[in-house]
Amino acid sequence: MMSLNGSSFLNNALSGTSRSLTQPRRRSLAPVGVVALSSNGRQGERNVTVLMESTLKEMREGASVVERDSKSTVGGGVEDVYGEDCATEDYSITPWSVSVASGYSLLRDPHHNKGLAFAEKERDAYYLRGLLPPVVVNQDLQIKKLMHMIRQYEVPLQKYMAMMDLQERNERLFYKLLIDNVEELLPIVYTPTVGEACQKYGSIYRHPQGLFISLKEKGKILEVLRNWPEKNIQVIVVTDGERILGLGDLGCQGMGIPVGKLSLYTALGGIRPSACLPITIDVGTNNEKLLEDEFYIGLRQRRATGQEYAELIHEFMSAVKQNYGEKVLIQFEDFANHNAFDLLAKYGTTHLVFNDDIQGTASTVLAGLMAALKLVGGTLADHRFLFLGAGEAGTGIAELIALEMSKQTESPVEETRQRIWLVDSKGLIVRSRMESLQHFKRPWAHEHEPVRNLVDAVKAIKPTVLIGSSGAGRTFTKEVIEAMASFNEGRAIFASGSPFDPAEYQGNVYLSGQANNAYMFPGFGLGLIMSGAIRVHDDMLLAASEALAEQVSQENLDKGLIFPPFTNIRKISAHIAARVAAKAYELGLATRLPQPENLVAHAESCMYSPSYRSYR
Ligand SMILES: O=C([O-])CC(=O)C(=O)O
Ligand SMILES: [Mg+2]
Repeated sequence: MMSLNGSSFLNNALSGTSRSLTQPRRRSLAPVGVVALSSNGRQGERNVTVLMESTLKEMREGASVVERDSKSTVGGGVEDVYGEDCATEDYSITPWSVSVASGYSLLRDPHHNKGLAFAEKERDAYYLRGLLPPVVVNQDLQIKKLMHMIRQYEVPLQKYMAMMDLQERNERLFYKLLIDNVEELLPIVYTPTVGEACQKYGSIYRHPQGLFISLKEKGKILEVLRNWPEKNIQVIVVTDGERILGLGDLGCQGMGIPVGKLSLYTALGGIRPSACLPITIDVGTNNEKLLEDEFYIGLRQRRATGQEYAELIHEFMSAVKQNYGEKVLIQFEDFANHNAFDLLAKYGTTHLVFNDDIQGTASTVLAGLMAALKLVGGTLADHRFLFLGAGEAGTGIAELIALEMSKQTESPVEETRQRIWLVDSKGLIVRSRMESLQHFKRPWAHEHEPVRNLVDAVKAIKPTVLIGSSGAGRTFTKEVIEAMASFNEGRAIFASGSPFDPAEYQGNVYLSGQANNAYMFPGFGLGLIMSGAIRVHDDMLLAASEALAEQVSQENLDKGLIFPPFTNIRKISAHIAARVAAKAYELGLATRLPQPENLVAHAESCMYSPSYRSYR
């Protein structure tokens, strides 16, 4: 952060004015050594390079510039070091904007802003005097005030918008608020409110968040990635918006999901916010309502498919690897079934990819089952499983259960799959339906006569574990539960995917754990990143499940909870990360060597802390 032009430049910059600097007329005064310090201090090398190149180009053209200048009648001002006064309309300039994080721009830089928490000394040093009211408060008081404000909003979407505004205004305060109040705020920045936010994204849209890569950017995706201000990206969450939660095709408005997932990567997994990049790939939408919505923010066309789709995704995947290298984690999120499995298979061998809806959900649910076994005894292989829903979550969970059973019993996975049955919208998945089944359902087509619906499937299969993984609600009807209760002894152990209110029955209050992949992906990702893993392996998912199950305390189990409370999530994430990293080292997939001795402590030490930093 230096200028060859010395103090006047630096003073101007420090005074907080963001100046547009024109190319100086006299070559000797060209500030070729100026490193652009953007208001957030993060502008990075590329912009510097651009400035230098354009400067040099103009210097090379210096002679003609001087010649043109000599004809010009406009004179430069006194000490017109930057050529601001001498620029004429026919003389093109470089629109330099040079500022440092100070003054007004510091208050508008979410990465460095502390609001009323700027100390007296900082207010002097950073030209903030007068820009803030006199009071100085600490971060805890700011949190208290914000929680008070957020609690006053009755509509969850209003709380969501208040949170998003905070993220745009003061990033550290946003994360501290979220971490300190995780149980209360998770349903706001994440499931379920984030779903409503995506549905209404066009109407509530205020600031762009993340990168939008649409068909218009075909052939230019590398350039688009380079427009992102951060260079050291560690995790990308990408969606094409086709299957947002259980809400269906929300097109470009799916952006709320990568943004929400990544804020959890930071809050729950401790990944630095600047290392996180949310991306939405917009290939159109088949959602008629959105196509007609005047506030829709995406491409107004039906979804591109086939080769056109595959080419755009491939360009994206190649550009990511080219720009960020081998160790950037790409999390696929909320792609439709017909693409999700194929993308995971295709890029699993060349990139560090993870599908949250298939693998993250699977690993979470398996952890819940492992914890439940502590309550009911026995092993996975003692159970018979029935799923309602045979999409990403259903088949993903089923496969991971089969894999774990196969390891435990040392029998082939083809055999352990036989203990698992799936029901989709057409009924039980059976051999006679094989021809018409999508490929990811085929391993589950066992020999059985056709069964049309869930209740009849329950009666026919007599499962000991019932798993709902379909987008449709209210499907575990009284009849289904009664059928389950007719052949299963004892009480039910229950966990829900979205937050579920406590239930009261005969004077007892029953709490429900949340079998949501939010337990898994932040710690899983941290484990991959801290070990420098270059590929995801199924054994890492199994290791992560064990780690999560171990975090369920006896006290939790006594309450019937098979997931630990989110309050301890950072500790839980550290344990998951450690186990995933250990597996990466064991499998020879880790590149960060040597392996740290205590991986849990190492994971904790890697975590981003949202407390304010002091500015010297
Ligand atoms: O976001 C969630 O709550 C879980 C998830 O990945 C999905 O439903 O697609
Ligand atoms: Mg998802």
